[in-house]
Amino acid sequence: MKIGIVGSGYVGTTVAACLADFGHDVINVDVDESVVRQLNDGESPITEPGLDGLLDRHAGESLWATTDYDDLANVDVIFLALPTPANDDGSIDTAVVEAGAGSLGAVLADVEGYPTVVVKSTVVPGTTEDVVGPILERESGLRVGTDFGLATNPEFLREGSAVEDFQHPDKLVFGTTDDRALEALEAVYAPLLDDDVPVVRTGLREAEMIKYANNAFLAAKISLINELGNICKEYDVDAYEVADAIGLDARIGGAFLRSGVGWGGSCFPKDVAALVAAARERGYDPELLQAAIDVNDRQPQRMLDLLDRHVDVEGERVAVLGLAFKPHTDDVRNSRAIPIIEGLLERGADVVAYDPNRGATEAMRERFPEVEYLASASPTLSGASAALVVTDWPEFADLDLEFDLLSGDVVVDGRRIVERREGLTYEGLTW
Ligand SMILES: NC(=O)c1ccc[n+]([C@@H]2O[C@H](COP(=O)([O-])OP(=O)(O)OC[C@H]3O[C@@H](n4cnc5c(N)ncnc54)[C@H](O)[C@@H]3O)[C@@H](O)[C@H]2O)c1
Ligand SMILES: O=c1ccn([C@@H]2O[C@H](COP(=O)(O)OP(=O)(O)O[C@H]3O[C@H](CO)[C@@H](O)[C@H](O)[C@H]3O)[C@@H](O)[C@H]2O)c(=O)[nH]1
Repeated sequence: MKIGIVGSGYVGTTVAACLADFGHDVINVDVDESVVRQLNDGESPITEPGLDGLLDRHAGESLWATTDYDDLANVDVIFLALPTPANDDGSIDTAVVEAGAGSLGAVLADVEGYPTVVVKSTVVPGTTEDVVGPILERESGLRVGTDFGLATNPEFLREGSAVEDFQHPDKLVFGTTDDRALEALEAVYAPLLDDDVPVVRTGLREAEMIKYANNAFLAAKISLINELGNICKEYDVDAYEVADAIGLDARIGGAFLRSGVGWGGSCFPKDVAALVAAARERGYDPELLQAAIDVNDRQPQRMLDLLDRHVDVEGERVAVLGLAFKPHTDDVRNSRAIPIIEGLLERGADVVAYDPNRGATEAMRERFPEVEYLASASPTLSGASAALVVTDWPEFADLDLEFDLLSGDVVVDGRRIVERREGLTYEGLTW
């Protein structure tokens, strides 16, 4: 099949490379010329394990990129993988999706056959039908269901394991209103359907809601284990032993029970806030989801409080290990390192930081130029009165004697990754 992908960020690039690997011809449209140039040179614009290999194999062959929407004229299916950031009140800002739909609509009439437009972005129920569809119709002069198909196919990949997640998903969700659009999605994902991946065939609004429900459930699950963990800490109980035990109950499940400094990233914070805003807009107050956000917002503060119990950091050098919102990514959007660094700077600390990913480091340097960024853990720890571990990069699990370089001995671990040992004043966030 010939597939167009509009937007080449974390989702668009991964989906493009993986669909090319399925054997499709893929063309990626992005407004950012440097992203397009990188893709055409076979380089990934983002850090994602496995992506370089796929781009190496397919870029310039079955995968190429352009800034020109007119190049979509020959495709069968077009995915919109555009950002849906949060407004100040938490609701989603659909401006970029609307702009992309407008540009796509202008070329849609030139596409032969019955093209299917698929919304891949995370959007609140009704957006595909009430916002994207009408823009496409207005700009193209065509009719949904008669001249072109409209679908929603939310994406569940996680950053840091995006390629693996896309290639081996727990499920596929196809939201459609007509059979031809559904058939188009089935053809796109044929290799996964052959592998018996469960497929949820549903309506547009249901598909949109499934995505929010999925993220809200996972985020709330982490907030619940964080709340339980905070109680555990008060009673000197190890929350990880408790989590392992409750995870054995099949109704609970062991995944996403790692308590600590909380959830960050480009999705959970934005999507839970969007669902809360969407509910309130209809007059429903989602108290539990708001509580999940509140618990999450408090975890970095708890981490700083634990530090305060041991050191007055004013004028002291303090080491932050981990800047990306999770390991194996360069993404710092809503990273827990942000409120941690803010808190340290407010206390007058001299902050030094290290992340194994250079992209994450550079993004943080832009945000916090007053922080000193070092190239490895040892010089970061050296001479610091305390260390705060914010991201669970595997290399932090190997740190041991490096902590002896601290001028003090305090380690506050927000991710349960450092080995507790003699000679360290070790504080786990929930253990
Ligand atoms: N990041 C994730 O892990 C993830 C996972 C599942 C779903 N989602 C959802 O997918 C959507 C995309 O997220 P993302 O993280 O990939 O975004 P992103 O910010 O990484 O990438 C968006 C890309 O779109 C490009 N763009 C902006 N305006 C454009 C336009 N008018 N035409 C063409 N390209 C344009 C940007 O240059 C950028 O490269 C969001 O709705 C997000 O919630 C994200
Ligand atoms: O037990 C856990 C698991 C995760 N986290 C944190 O939760 C955040 C999100 O992690 P993760 O879900 O692994 O990464 P994301 O890339 O944000 O993926 C989430 O958001 C994506 C965008 O919507 C969805 O597609 C994915 O299914 C969903 O897992 C990170 O800060 C993690 O440190 C914890 O604190 N404890």
